[in-house]
This record gives sequence, structure tokens and C-alpha cells, in this order.
Amino acid sequence: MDLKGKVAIVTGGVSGYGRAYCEELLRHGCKVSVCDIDSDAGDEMVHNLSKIAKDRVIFCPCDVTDYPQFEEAFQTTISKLGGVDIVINNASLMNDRLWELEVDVNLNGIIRGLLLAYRFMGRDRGGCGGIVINAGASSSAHPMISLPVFTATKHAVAALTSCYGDKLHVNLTGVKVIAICPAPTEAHLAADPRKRLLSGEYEQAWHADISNTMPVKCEYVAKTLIDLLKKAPSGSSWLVENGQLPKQMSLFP
Ligand SMILES: NC(=O)C1=CN([C@@H]2O[C@H](COP(=O)(O)OP(=O)(O)OC[C@H]3O[C@@H](n4cnc5c(N)ncnc54)[C@H](O)[C@@H]3O)[C@@H](O)[C@H]2O)C=CC1
Ligand SMILES: CCCCCC(=O)/C=C/[C@H]1[C@H](O)CC(=O)[C@@H]1CCCCCCC(=O)O
Repeated sequence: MDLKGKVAIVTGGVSGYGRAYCEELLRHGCKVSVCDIDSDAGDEMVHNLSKIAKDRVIFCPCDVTDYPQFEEAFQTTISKLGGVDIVINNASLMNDRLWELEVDVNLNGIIRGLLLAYRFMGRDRGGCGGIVINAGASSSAHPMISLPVFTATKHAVAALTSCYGDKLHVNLTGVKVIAICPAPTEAHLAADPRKRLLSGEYEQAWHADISNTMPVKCEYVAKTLIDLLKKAPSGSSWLVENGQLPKQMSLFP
């Protein structure tokens, strides 16, 4: 896909990987709709980015757990940026104490984003096709024993990607579906896990889960996102570790 002039929606686009994705997509000539629950930070980010990407970046308030608001973000993007070609379903929460919300953001939020992508980009619905990238994690393929619900959501993202990425759906809709599964960032590895684990008993397991994990840089993951948009086959999930070529995950041996 030639990215120049393409319109991308990035959920959870205000911080971390999402922000790095927005910046990299802008560098490659895309128009970007930053969609996030954090409107203050979103407005400020877009104000700053507008200085270098005039008329190519907007902010849409968007809670991925709220279908009507998510739908409105698509509609605003289309009316202000002229269409939608790429959806990066990036928003996520890692907190097994809030497990119902965690499932609603990490899994249901991605399902909402996919269904909206089909509605607005699906060739069978009058659209032009496009690409959806879903945010998995390295735990899409390897269990984090300390975070069972988080791990389940990320496994589900890879499974959803594999099914919706199948040629049955791609031939019908013209929408490719891919998952990006990064290793943790330095900040994530250094953070205090206690408020995010369902039991204090799991803290030791958390340290075991992240031992031997090399942190990855947001900028590197964002560059990999561009490669995946250009080359990855639909239905594939990619593990991204620092300085290494992305590895395709094997999900259903
Ligand atoms: N940071 C890490 O170490 C890793 C992150 N990932 C994945 O990468 C993606 C991004 O992670 P980070 O950059 O760490 O996230 P982050 O915590 O830096 O940013 C998440 C963004 O999502 C927004 N958000 C939260 N709930 C939302 C909702 N309901 N609707 C819309 N926006 C919402 C937040 O306001 C925030 O801007 C996630 O899917 C995460 O699981 C995967 C592996 C490692
Ligand atoms: C338990 C330590 C707290 C970490 C703080 C932090 O950086 C959280 C980031 C999360 C973000 O809010 C939404 C997420 O999904 C991020 C965490 C994802 C990390 C997954 C690490 C394990 C893996 O690679 O699968």
C-alpha cells in the first residue's frame, strides 16, 4: 500500500505506541485521526503536530467501549479528512483488577473498531477496502501467568485477526487484517505492577513473567508498523522485539 494521502484512524493515539504510530504515519504522508479518551492531551498533541502536518491531523474524542462515540469518530474523520483507509486498533488497558473493563477495551473495543472498519471501508458496503492493524502484545502468543485476563484478551486479538484476516473475509470486504505484537517498553518493565494484578500473591509471578525480556523502543515499533502495512499478509500476527526483524507468530499449530 502506498501510504501517501491515505487516511488513518489510530485509537489510543495520544500516548505510547499510539502516539509513535501517529507521528510515523504522518511522516509517511498519511492524514491521521488521533482517537482517544483523553481529550485534553489529544487537543494539545494535535495542536503541536499541526505545526508540521498542517491540515493532515485531527483529534476525535473516542472511547472504544462506546460504540456510538466510536462511530462518530469514523464519521468525523471521513468528513474532515476525506475518507478512511487504515484503522489502527491500538487502545488498551492492562489491569486485571478491572478485568471487565479490560475485556471491554482490549477485545470488545477491537471488535467494535473492526465492525466499524467493515461498515465504512468494506467493498461489500460501498467502500474502497483498506487495512486494519490490531494491537496484540508478546503475550498474544506467550502466557503472562500473573495477568490471566490481560493475556486472554491479547490471545483473542490474535485469533480474531487470524479469522477476520482470512481470504473469505478479505475477498468479501477488501479489508486486510493484521496484528502487531510488541514486546514491552522500558517504562512498562520498570513500572510497579501491584495495582494491576488481581492478587498481591501474583507479584513474584509478574517478575518471573518479565524476566529475560528486552525492552523495545516505541520508535522501532512504529517503523515496523509501516513495514507491516506495506507487506504483511492478511491474517498474520507479528512479534516485534528490539532491533530484530518482526517474526510471524504461529498461533494454531
Ligand atoms: N507498552 C508496552 O510495553 C506494550 C504495549 N502493547 C500494546 O500496545 C498498545 C499501546 O500500549 P501503550 O503504548 O503502552 O499504551 P499507553 O498506556 O501509553 O496508551 C494507551 C492510550 O489509550 C488510551 N485509552 C485508554 N482507554 C481507552 C478507551 N477506552 N478508548 C480510547 N482510548 C483509550 C489512553 O488514554 C492512552 O492514550 C496496547 O494495545 C498495548 O497492549 C503491547 C506490548 C507491550
Ligand atoms: C504492571 C506494570 C505497569 C505497566 C505500566 C504501563 O506501561 C502500562 C502499559 C499498558 C497500557 O496502558 C495498555 C497496555 O496494554 C499496556 C501494557 C502492555 C504490556 C504487555 C506486556 C506483556 C506483553 O508483552 O505481552
